[in-house]
Amino acid sequence: MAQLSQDQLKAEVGRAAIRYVTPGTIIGVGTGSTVAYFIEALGEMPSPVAGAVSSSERSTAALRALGIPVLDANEVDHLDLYVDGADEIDPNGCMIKGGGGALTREKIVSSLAERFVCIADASKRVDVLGTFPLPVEVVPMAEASVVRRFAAGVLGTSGTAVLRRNDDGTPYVTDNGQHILDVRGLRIDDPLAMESAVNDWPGVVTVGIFARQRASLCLLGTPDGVATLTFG
Ligand SMILES: O=C(CO)[C@H](O)[C@H](O)COP(=O)(O)O
Repeated sequence: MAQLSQDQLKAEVGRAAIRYVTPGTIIGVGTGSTVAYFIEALGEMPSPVAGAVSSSERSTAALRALGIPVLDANEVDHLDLYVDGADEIDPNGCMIKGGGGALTREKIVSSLAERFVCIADASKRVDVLGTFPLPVEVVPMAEASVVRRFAAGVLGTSGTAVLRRNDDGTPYVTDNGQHILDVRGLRIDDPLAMESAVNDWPGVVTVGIFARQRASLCLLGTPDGVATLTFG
């Protein structure tokens, strides 16, 4: 049998996540190319969801295009389920997220949810977080100081933080009007401690470590099919 491409693996897990969705409920929806397949599958449910709280303008547009009502996060005090992708996921369900730039809203929406179902292709599974450049959303006037703090080192590791730019060279601007630094070279042995430490720096809006809100389970797309990883 031919090897499935990374995109096909994303499609498999995006569709597989539908089994965790209860028709008639409001769910939290993440952002990214894997989530795009999940949204597509949501649109095909015979009994649809009542609505979704979205983590980005991009996902909002995709949901609305399928006729799925999108609610503001402020209208909801609890969600049973949040489904989102990841850039890396470790053996404890801690993740690096924000490759697609939606980390702040992803953290807000996932914080409302009882259960975080991560959907990812097998390339995202790592033993230690940090090979994927860590996204950090920052207020623009704090960029230089945050770059210096990463260079000086935090919790025994240091990194090179670079401002994310669009193809035309202009700074990438998030849905919240802020910038993103991508930090290379970190070895994140203690995701919880690193998340807290970086969150404390002035001007940091959100660090793309999801350790407080780690995944409850992960549907991992592998060449042998979809594996379900659960985390204690
Ligand atoms: O955190 C994210 C967006 O901010 C995405 O979930 C992450 O980047 C994975 O994306 P993809 O499914 O396209 O590989």
